[in-house]
Amino acid sequence: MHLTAENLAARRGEDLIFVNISFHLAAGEALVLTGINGSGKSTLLRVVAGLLRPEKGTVIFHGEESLGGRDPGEVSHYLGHRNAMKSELTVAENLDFWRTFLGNTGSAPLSVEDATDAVGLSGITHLPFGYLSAGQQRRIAFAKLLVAHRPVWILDEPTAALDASADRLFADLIMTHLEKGGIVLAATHQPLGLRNAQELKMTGFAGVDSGIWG
Ligand SMILES: Nc1ncnc2c1ncn2[C@@H]1O[C@H](COP(=O)(O)OP(=O)(O)OP(=O)(O)O)[C@@H](O)[C@H]1O
Repeated sequence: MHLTAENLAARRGEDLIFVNISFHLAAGEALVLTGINGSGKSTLLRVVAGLLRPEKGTVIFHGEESLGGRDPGEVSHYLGHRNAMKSELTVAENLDFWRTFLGNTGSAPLSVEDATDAVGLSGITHLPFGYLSAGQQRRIAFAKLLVAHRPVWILDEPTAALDASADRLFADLIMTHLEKGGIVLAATHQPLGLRNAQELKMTGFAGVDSGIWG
């Protein structure tokens, strides 16, 4: 299993945000994107997740079973800045929705109860998501990754709004995913404590006229 990006470039509005981004991740490997605000980390993650079309280049996932490449969006969990949960639905209803919507592409996922337990919040699944604190909401958003199996986790600032214990908990869940042969791409301003992660420092792009389209 591997995920390969070649010569990616992306534009937001009129502006090129980055060019010539390439990386290769095999099973069990992580790539951490760092860089100042606005340097293009979220943009790159959205391109890999299939939410934005790249201006140039390709990103392809090869699984163990299939000979051809697949669109990474089909095999990825994407945790963006927003939590993608409905405030008025309960925690259990939100996670049930995602479990059904995402389906399953392999290993057995956790039940809603076990997933909320894994993020330290098993007692509150009956509450509307909107009642939870910011950190609790982020923990439940992370539990979404556990109720349906996806080999690739794409995480944009996963630890924003979290306390130190949740930081460690998320790092442990990410490490477990990697140990089981998963792949992780994460943008972060805080060290996630991942061992052996590759780092890609995004710098933004300041040379639109440098002939990259040749
Ligand atoms: N929809 C959009 N239209 C036009 N420009 C955009 C759009 N979304 C983002 N941008 C611009 O793209 C650039 C990269 O933004 P991006 O969100 O990828 O950065 P980032 O590195 O993730 O930043 P942060 O650390 O603040 O999350 C920024 O200059 C931003 O203003």
